[in-house]
Amino acid sequence: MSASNPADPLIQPSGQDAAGQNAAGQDASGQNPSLADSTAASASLGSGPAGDGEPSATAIPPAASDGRDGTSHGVGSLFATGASPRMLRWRRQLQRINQMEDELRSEDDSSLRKRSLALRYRAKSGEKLSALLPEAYALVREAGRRALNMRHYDVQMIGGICLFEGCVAEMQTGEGKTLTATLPLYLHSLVGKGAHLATVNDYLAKRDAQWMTPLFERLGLTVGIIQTPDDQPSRRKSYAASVTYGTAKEFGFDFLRDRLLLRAQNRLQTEMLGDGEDGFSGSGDQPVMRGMHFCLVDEADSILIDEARTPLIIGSLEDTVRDQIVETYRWAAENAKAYEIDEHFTIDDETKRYELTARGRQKVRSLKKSDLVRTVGLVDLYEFTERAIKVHREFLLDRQYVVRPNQEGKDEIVIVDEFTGRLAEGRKWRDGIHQAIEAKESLEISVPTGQAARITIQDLFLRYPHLAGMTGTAATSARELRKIYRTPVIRVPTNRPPRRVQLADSVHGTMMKKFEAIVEETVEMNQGGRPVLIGTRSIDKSVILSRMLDERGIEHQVLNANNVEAEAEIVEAAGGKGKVTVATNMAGRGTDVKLAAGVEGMGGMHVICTELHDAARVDRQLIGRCGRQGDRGSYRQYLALDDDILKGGFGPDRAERLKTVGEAAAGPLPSYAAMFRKAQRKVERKHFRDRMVLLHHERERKKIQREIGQDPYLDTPD
Ligand SMILES: Nc1ncnc2c1ncn2[C@@H]1O[C@H](COP(=O)(O)OP(=O)(O)OP(=O)(O)O)[C@@H](O)[C@H]1O
Repeated sequence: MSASNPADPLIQPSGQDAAGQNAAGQDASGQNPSLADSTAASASLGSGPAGDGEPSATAIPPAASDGRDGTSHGVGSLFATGASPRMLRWRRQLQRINQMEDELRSEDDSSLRKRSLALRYRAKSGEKLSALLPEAYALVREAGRRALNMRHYDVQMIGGICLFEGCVAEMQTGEGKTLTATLPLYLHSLVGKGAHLATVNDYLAKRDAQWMTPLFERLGLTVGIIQTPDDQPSRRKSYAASVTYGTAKEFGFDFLRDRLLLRAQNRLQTEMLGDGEDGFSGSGDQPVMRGMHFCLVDEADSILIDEARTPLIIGSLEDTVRDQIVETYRWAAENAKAYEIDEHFTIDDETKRYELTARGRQKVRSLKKSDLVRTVGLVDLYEFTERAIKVHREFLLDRQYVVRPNQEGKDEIVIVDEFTGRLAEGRKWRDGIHQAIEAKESLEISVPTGQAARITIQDLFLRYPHLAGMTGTAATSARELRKIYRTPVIRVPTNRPPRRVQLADSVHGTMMKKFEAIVEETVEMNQGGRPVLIGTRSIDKSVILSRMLDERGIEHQVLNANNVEAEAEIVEAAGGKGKVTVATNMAGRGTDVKLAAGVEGMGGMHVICTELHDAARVDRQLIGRCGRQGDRGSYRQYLALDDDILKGGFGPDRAERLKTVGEAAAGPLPSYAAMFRKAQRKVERKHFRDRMVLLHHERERKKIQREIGQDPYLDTPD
């Protein structure tokens, strides 16, 4: 039954990593793999489109301990011979960090803080951060030991160094990415421009921040946490902290809101320098961010790749803004008649542009305004007025337009086509002309609800001058990460040899047969007391499985990724004796499953993967819930000939044929196993192409907008 698969990097046999390297850092041919030579690693991961010849992830071979960890799997002999220049540099840095350890241990808390202050001073006066790295990292390690009772392992130090150098560190699930993150966050924060850690949800942001705060505080740093419901002042405070934890989405929205605010304020400033007047009222708001300096992205594959396609959009018009615009149109229309040509405005013969004269502007300022109109910037009021005058003079009822009731009986403007004289139903004038006419005719004003600002996750992170990422499963996306974000992926070895065992795939004809086999295996494991975690692709499937488990009298919990916080707690407890947990693949990601006493001896937790996900890395997230930190554990992939992945990979026709084969099949179908992974790779490649097309279009759009002087984030068409 048990067949460990050496092609899977998650189940590196002891003393050997996924690249097939042994503990001495030598590959099977007896040569020493250097960091730059990673083809073996990528091949073993089966990542990247086949045949592109590009290395995927760079693997650091595991090696002996640094002596303090009490493990035999540190990085001591990692760099033994023939290492690349980068590795040699890292070795020197690690040695210098380690050399400082005894000295720092002997110092009291206040001298640690003094050292930290001195580092900050040096960083601010322009000293290179790379020169400060050894002392900074040694300090963080010592602070971690004192404040959290966790001393960064050597592999975590290496992870921290590669993060500082702008890489994506691939650290297996459970290897302590949260603690590793403190290293580059601390170092980058020293220059005083902030250091951000982006996670996938509010819960993780808060949990990780609170967990690491005592460490940062020992070194005199402050920690800010951004949560979705936070108001502007508390966000500003969080960004003012030395280190800020939040979700990628919140960082994106804050960037957009700040940008909108800054644009509005630029206008206001111009006006103040000109002829500031009563009627002018700035909101006095300040941006919440202090700029974007360094961002460390947790679960980098998920945020930088899966979510990269999602644009973050701020709807332009909140209710008050809408009301304000509507009132300003009306105010301008009511007053349009009062302006005299030449005295208050001029018309450019060529461009037909209306422009207010100094007296015209004076008039705008002196006119009576409601409170709402008073809060509109002066430049905007001038524009509204110029447009209203133009409409008043040039757009005539029953000539350029008619007013007719629409289907709902409400009067609306219908344009008369100037060439044919016919009504051009559904067409609208642009640039506010249509609304100005509606105001003139006292109709309902159709203020567009369009987006005020948008940014994609991709754009957001590309704006950070220093970007790094951490993940348990980046290798399959290494090529994409490097291509888009210029972040090389470095695989960091585990602190202890992984002992997760992959059991042979189990292939069935239909979903129901598959589920029956899953329930059977769960019952078997459950009788032995081993905890079982079952991951499904969708909520409805977890419901079916849950019902089947009920029928067999198996007590279990079902999680559907509805309440992240509650679920994290349940997943954390999923390592209890005899526990059975059914979850969608995404539930509980990033949650540490602690094994109850005695479970390790039974073989640890068993994970059942009920179906392949569109992206292999999501499957690996689930698998990574077991066998953490060198614990024992096992997992098995279940497959059926009516699985969705076959349709996605091979198209509906072939999927249908396979389904028919499956329905006719009597028993398990092991010979079909490889086909499923092939289908998954096809789906992954399709998504990859889609993302590249999106990236291309976004780039083109931004280029064009910049050429015509627009802000690509704010002046985006709906
Ligand atoms: N240096 C250390 N010393 C002691 N314990 C550690 C150390 N590093 C990590 N741990 C422990 O390892 C466990 C896993 O840590 P963490 O949750 O940060 O892992 P992770 O890599 O983020 O996992 P995932 O990929 O699942 O999110 C935690 O319980 C943590 O306390």
